[in-house]
Parts: sequence; C-alpha cells; structure tokens
Amino acid sequence: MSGNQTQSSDYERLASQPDAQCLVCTRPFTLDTEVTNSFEALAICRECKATVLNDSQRDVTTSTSQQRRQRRRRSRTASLESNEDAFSQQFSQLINLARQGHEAEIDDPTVVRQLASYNSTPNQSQRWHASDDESDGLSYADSVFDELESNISFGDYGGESDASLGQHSMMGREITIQLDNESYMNTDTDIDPMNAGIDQWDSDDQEDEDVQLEESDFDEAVDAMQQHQQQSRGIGPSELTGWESEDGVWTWRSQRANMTNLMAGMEGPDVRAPFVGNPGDYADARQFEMILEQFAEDDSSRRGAPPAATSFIGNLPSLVISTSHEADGGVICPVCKDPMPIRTRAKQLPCMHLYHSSCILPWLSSRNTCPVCRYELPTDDPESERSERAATNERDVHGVEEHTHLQEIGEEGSDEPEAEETQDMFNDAVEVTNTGEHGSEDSRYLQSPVHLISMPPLMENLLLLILVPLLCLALFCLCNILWLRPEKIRKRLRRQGVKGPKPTLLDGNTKEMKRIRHELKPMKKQDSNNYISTLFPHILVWKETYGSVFLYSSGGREILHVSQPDMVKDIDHWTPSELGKPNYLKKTRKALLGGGLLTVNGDEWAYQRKTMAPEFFMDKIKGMIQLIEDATAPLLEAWENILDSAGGSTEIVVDDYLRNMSADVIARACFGSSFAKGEEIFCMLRKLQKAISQQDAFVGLSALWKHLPTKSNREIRNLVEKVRLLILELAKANVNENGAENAATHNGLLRAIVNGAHGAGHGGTAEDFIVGNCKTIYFAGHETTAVTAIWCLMLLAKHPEWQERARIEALELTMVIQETLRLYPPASLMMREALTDIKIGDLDVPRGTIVQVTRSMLHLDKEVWGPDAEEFRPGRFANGVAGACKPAHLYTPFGLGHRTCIGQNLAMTELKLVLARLLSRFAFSPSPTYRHAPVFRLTIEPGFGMPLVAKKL
Ligand code: HEM
Repeated sequence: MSGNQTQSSDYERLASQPDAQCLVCTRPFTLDTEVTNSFEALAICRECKATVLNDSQRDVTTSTSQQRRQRRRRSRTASLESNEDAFSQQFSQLINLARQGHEAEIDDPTVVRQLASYNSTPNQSQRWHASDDESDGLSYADSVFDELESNISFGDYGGESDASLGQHSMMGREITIQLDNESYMNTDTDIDPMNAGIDQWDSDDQEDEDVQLEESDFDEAVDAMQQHQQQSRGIGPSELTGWESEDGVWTWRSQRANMTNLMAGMEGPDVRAPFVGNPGDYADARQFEMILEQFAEDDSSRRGAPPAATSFIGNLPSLVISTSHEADGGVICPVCKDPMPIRTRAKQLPCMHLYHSSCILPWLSSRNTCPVCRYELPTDDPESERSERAATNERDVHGVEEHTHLQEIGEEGSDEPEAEETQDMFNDAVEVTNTGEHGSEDSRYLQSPVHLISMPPLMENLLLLILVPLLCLALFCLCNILWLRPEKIRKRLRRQGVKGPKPTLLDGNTKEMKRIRHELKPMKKQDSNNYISTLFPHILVWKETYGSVFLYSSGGREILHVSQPDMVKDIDHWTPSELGKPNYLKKTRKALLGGGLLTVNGDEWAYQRKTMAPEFFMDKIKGMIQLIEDATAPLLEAWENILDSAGGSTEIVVDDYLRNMSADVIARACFGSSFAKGEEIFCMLRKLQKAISQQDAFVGLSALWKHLPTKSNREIRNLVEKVRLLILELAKANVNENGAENAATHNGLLRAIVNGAHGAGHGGTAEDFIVGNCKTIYFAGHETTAVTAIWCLMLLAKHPEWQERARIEALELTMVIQETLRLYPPASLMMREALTDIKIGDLDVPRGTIVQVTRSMLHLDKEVWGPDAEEFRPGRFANGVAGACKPAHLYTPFGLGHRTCIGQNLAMTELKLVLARLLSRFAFSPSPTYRHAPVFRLTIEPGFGMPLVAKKL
C-alpha cells in the first residue's frame, strides 16, 4: 500500500466521523477536501496546522530556547549517529503503517489511564521515546501524546528508574523533561538512553548543531501549539506546575511561562481529558513493541554497538560495597542515581564503574559499552570483535592514548595474556566475587587471592634467602633421621655379619612386620603358654631366618635384637649412662610415667634411684606387711559375700578385684593413703595406659599420628593434666598432715620423693619430679603385681595339684609365683639405647642403636629351660633360679643389672601374702567362659579378662 493510498483512506475514515476533533486543540472541526496530507490525516485543524507550520519555520531565538539548546549542547553525546536518524524516519513511517492496520479504543477513560504509563527516574526526570521524524515536526508532538496516552511498555528496566533499553532506545528519540526550574527537554538519539555520564562525552560540533536545529524546530513547534491551545482554551500558564501522578496517570504541569501544556485546560488543571483522535492513528503497547521488534529484526542496516558477550555478562564480577567506598564519598549507580549502601552488591565493569545489577545487566544485553565511559566490552558479534581488534591495532600503531589507565590495560592487552593478568591484579585488588562460570575468555575478571599479595622484590629475595636454606636444613634433618643415620648403623653392623630384613626408606620394616603378623594369624595357638607367635611373630620369624642376633628397622630406629645368652649378660655390664633407656621413651611414655625413674638415664637416673630405692629395702617391706593385709581384707570380704550369696561357688572375674587390691597396697604402703583416696589417680592411669597402648599399634611413619591433635591425643592430654593436679594435691595434703614421716601411715616413699624434688640432682622442676615419680610408682607398682596375681590364679586354676601344694606350703607358692613370672613376665620387652659406642659380645654396637631383649622369648627358650619350657612346672624352681635355667641371668622377670626393679621385694611379698590368703579361703577352677588371649598393653595381660570359678573352702 502506497503512502497516498494510506492518507486517502485515513481521510475517508475521518470524513465519515461527524465529530472529528483536532489532535492539538481538541476542538471539533469539519474535514474537508483540503485535508489531503499526513497532517490532516492525523486530525489537526487548519488553525493548528497553520500555527505549527508558520511557527516551525520561524527563526526562534528566545532566551528560553537558547538556554535549552545550551543545556542540550552540554548534554549531547559525541556519537550521534546518522543511522539513528535514518532509523527515526523509518520508525515514523512504521508508525503510520501501523495506524492503518490497528484501532485502539483510546476514548475509553480506563484505557487512557493505562496508556499513561511511563517511568519516572528518582531524579525527577521522565523519559519516553518518540518518533523523531524531523520532516514532520508535529509528529514529535504526536509521538509525545502517543506515549502519554498510549500504553507503550518499556519493560522492567531498573525497577522504578528507567525505560527498557533494548532495541527501543536506539530507535527512538529520547525526550527528557526535568521537573525543576532548570528543566529542559532533551531529544536524544544517542545510544545511551540512561543519560549517564553524559558530561564526559564531547560533542561533535557539526552534528550537535544539526541536532540543535532539529530540536529547536521541535521545541518551537510545541511552544506554538501550546500557545494556540492556551489561547483557544483560555488557560493561563500559572496553572501548569509540573508532572503529577493521579491514579497512575501522569500529568504535565509546567512552571515555565513560555511552555504551555498542550493538554492543560482540557478538563481541568490536573486531569487531562482523554485525547480524542483517530483511533487508527495509534498503536497500543503490544503493537508498539511488535513494531520495534520487527524493525530491529528487519533492519539489517542498523549499525551501532552490539550487545555484550553473553559469557561476559554471565561472568561479570560482583563487588560488595565496603566502608572504603563510603569513605571515598559513597557510590552512586550512574544509571538510576541511587546511592549504593555498604554491604550491598554492585556489578563492576572492567573500567571499574559500578552499577546496580538490575541497572547494568539489561543495558549490557543491548550494548557492549560502559554507559559512563564507553569502555568497550567483549561481544558475541564476530564482526564487531574483528573491527574492534582492528581499531585496537590501529590505536597501538599510532600510540593513541586512551582515556583511562584501565582502558589502556584492557585494550592494549586484549591480545596479550600478560596485560590481562595485570588487569586481573587490578580487578582483584578490590573485593570481587564472581557469580558466573569460570573459564571463559572473560575469566580475566575473576579474582585470584594470589594477586593480592604484592611484595617488593628485595623482600622476596630476602625471604627466599631465609626459606631455602631452612627448607634444605629441614629436608636434610628428615633425610638424616629416616635414612642417613640408620643407614650408617646398618652398614657398621652388617659389616660385622649382622643380618636382617631389608628396610624401605619411609617404613623401615614395618610393612613386613604387618605382613608376617597377617600370615601367622591362622597358626596362632590360643591355648598355649607360648604367645610369642601371637604377640611378637616377626621376632620369631626373623630369629629363625637371621639367627639369634639380627637387625631390623622401625620408625627410623635401628633395632638390634639380642637373644644370645652371652650377649644378654653383657648388657648387664654397661652403666645406664652408656646403655640407657631409649631416648624416645621419654616422649612416648611421658604421659604415663613422666620423667620418673623408669625412663631417665645417667646422673638423673642415679639421683632418683638413690632417692627411692631405700624405701623398698627389705626392712622397710617388713613394716608394710600389715598394710598389705589391710589392703587384702576388702577383697576377701567381697568374694566371700559373692560366694555366700551364690551358694558357695560361682564365677568371678578377678581382674578388677586384684587391680584394686594392688593399687590399695601401693596407696597405703607408698603414699600413706588408702585406695579410696588414690582411686581417681589409678582409674586415670589405667585409662592412660589403654590409650597409649592403642597408640603403640602405630609403628613406623604412622607413629606420627601420636603427635597430631586427634581426639584420643586430646583425651590423653586431658588425663595427664588431671592426674598431675591430683598427685600434687595428694602430696601436699599428705606431707602437711603428718608434718614428718609417720610410721603408721607409711608415707615414707612420698616424703622421700618430695624431699628429693627439692634436691639438686635432677634436671626438671620439683613438681615434675614429684608427679613423674609418683606416676611411675603407681603404674609400675600396681599394674605389674596385679597382672602377675591374675596369671597366677589362672595357672593354679588349671593346675589344681599345684594349687593344693601352694595352699599348704609357702615355698611351693613362691615357686608358683616364679613360674608364673617366667611364663608371663609383665614387662615383656627390655629396650636399651647405646648412648655411646659400646661392645656387646664381640659386636661393636654404634651409638644410637636400640638393643632389644624379648624377655618372654628368653623365658620360653627350650635350649635354656628344656623341652617343657612352655609348660607350667613350678618345680623347676625347687633349687632356686640357678637350678631352673642355665645360665641363670636369662631369667629376668624383674630386669637385669643396674636397672632391676626397685619394687621386686614389695611385689614378691605382696604376691605371696595375697595369694596365700586367697588360697586359704577359696579354691579356683577354670571358667568355661575364659578365652586365652594374652595381649600386650605395656604389660602382658589377658585380652578378655580373667573369669574363674571360685569355691568357698
Ligand atoms: C610383679 C611385679 C613387678 C614386676 C614383674 C616388675 C618388673 C620390673 C622390670 C622388669 C623392671 C626393669 C625394666 C627394665 O629393665 O627396663 C622394673 C623396673 C622398675 N620397677 Fe618393677 N616390677 C614389679 C613390681 C614393681 C613394684 C611393686 C614397684 C614399686 C612399687 C616397681 C617399681 C619399679 C621401678 C621404679 C623400676 C625402674 C627401676 C630402674 O629403672 O632403675 N616394680 N620392674
């Protein structure tokens, strides 16, 4: 359809209407044949037409319009593009085309209200878009009314603040009306509809002038129409004061005397009368959107910035507004002009400009530039990218300076990874969080904390100079501990013919130990007295493989296992300063034994031993007999009660009874208190013993576990601290109470320890001395004796004939105890460390070598004890130890040489007394529920307790 045909049909339609109203003055007028052009087709009366046409041609130079132009000149952007104007013309034609096809019920008041929806910015300016067909000045006014009256939706852009920016913004002219006395109308065809940062853009003079002309034509035409309207309606300018919203309808009220509202005075000052025009002249919102979209799609000639790359938008970093921003004067979103309070999130473009997410994202989906500085962002448009790269290269070649430092970095470095990294650092220097996916080309905007660390090169070098030698030293130490030192020992011993399994760097032989244990499991004989294959299978296998002296490796320690009788005897010759307790024990057993006699060496050992040993001389032990009797009485009473209530015979699990009895003996005989007073200490020490023996299951590198802050390690520390406090409390109370040694309470050992703590013969503090030695006596004294009594009762239950003999004869009982200590020596392993180079037998043992003797193995050696070595035969001790084995020094239940047990007199006395009392009252037989499973928990004890069937005699 041609344009003439369109106008003609419009005219015919209007002519058929009896009451056509002028679009401008709203007066009814009669259509005549003169109405042949688009003015009349839009329903404008002749007077208005004449006014507009005359006035629009005038060279209007009123002060108001000059001011407006000046403001516009300031606010014009530099990039007015002629294609945008061409678009505007096409846009107007499209509107006309649309009019022909659509009718809108605009005379319906409800529609009018809906039509008047457009957005208001917080800074009291309203914007809308209109056709800017400059060939038809009136069409500006027409467009203005269209948007006032029609329901042109600009979408939800920026919440309350602005109109949709999509294709619409570039296609329509923007008209901004400021609602103050400095108000201006801004027709803006620039690509930035947000009016953001406009002052930063320099205008092209020629283009600006052209635009000024266009705008002045428009403004003056509007002015003329307003004057005409006022005259025809008789409404004064004072009644027009600005835009007001009533029921959602925005009404223009201007304070400007020379700017009258075309609509004012229609029905009243504030309420506009519905505009009556040709319904076919209007497109409703849906239609308008449709037109715009259609145009955007169809217009292949459209040029201008493309949308930003989707991946870029997705990866756009978020920044939390912080107090530092606030200190710098606060941040205002350039789009909506709203302040951005601290702790809210903002989107940051590479040029560092910050926006509300809701303000910038829609814009970026339309344009790939920063609305403030026009920093160009990546786009999905390959053509645009190509031209951008070409432009960048050109700029590089000509050394064109960019506006900002960041732009320099961004653009110069667009093909340079290094430059991109520099920008990364810049971006990362602010609190940036990225909400999008990583790995895209825009990942340069992702944060990397490493970039935040910037250090002067001098500092870096210094740090390196310190760190590298330290690291090397640490590596050397580790290497020395794990390999060099052990390897040195190994070499020396191997040269002398000592063999052993080949160790690995980190694990030594611990893996092989596990393997052997695993392989020998099915062969374990649980009912035998020989538990070596169960508890120490690796020693058994290696002894068979490499002989009685062999070397193996565990946890960075080289262990020389010795079982040759001559060599065992030689161990006795060395003093504790030459062959002492292994240094590692001080650490691993510290929780249980502190720095007590059992773990120290050299002068410290000598001082402690001298301090305590006299308290265990036989004359002192004789004085303890009554105390031991007293401690045994509750046990006897308890079992009698049990048996009485059970009809004289029942099963009793004897473990705890015997442990408590033994603890009571130590409490009474050594510390002058009762078990009740020391019970808490014993309980905690028992818990400690269990926890530590569990840790002993870790060998080799896994032993490092002990040093980690695990739950069990924390529990151990907790127990250690509690025991310490209790012991100190007990020691203080006991010494204060008695004032001096009290023969009745026998606190001699405690007093000796307290006195010794104040002597100069030890290296630690007085408290450590007291706590360490009390813990040693509590543990070594009660656990060993109790376990021996338990095994003894088990063996007597199994061997009723020896039970009977022991019941009758004290000597027989002693033999039974000796035989029990042979089969089940509580301290099964003897460990020493060569504190200097020593000689054992013919072997030169280098310093640092751990010398190990497996006491149980010596006690069960058939070559030493005969073929019945594994049998319970107390009769072998009928002629004493010397008659029982050859050589006699291989029987070592209480140790060997300098470091024999200081409490053996007490232990033997206690065992004889307690067992004699028990045997005199009860008869014991094995319980069907007993399961023979000796375990190694620092002492060798029954794994599942010791139930015995007791019968009252
Ligand atoms: C049947 C009971 C006992 C047995 C089997 C026994 C066993 C031993 C053994 C084998 C040693 C030497 C450890 C080694 O060479 O590394 C030893 C040392 C020691 N025992 Fe006993 N003991 C028993 C009872 C007692 C009692 C009742 C006390 C104290 C009340 C005690 C306190 C000590 C002390 C303090 C040491 C360290 C001696 C030193 O290194 O100089 N023991 N015991």
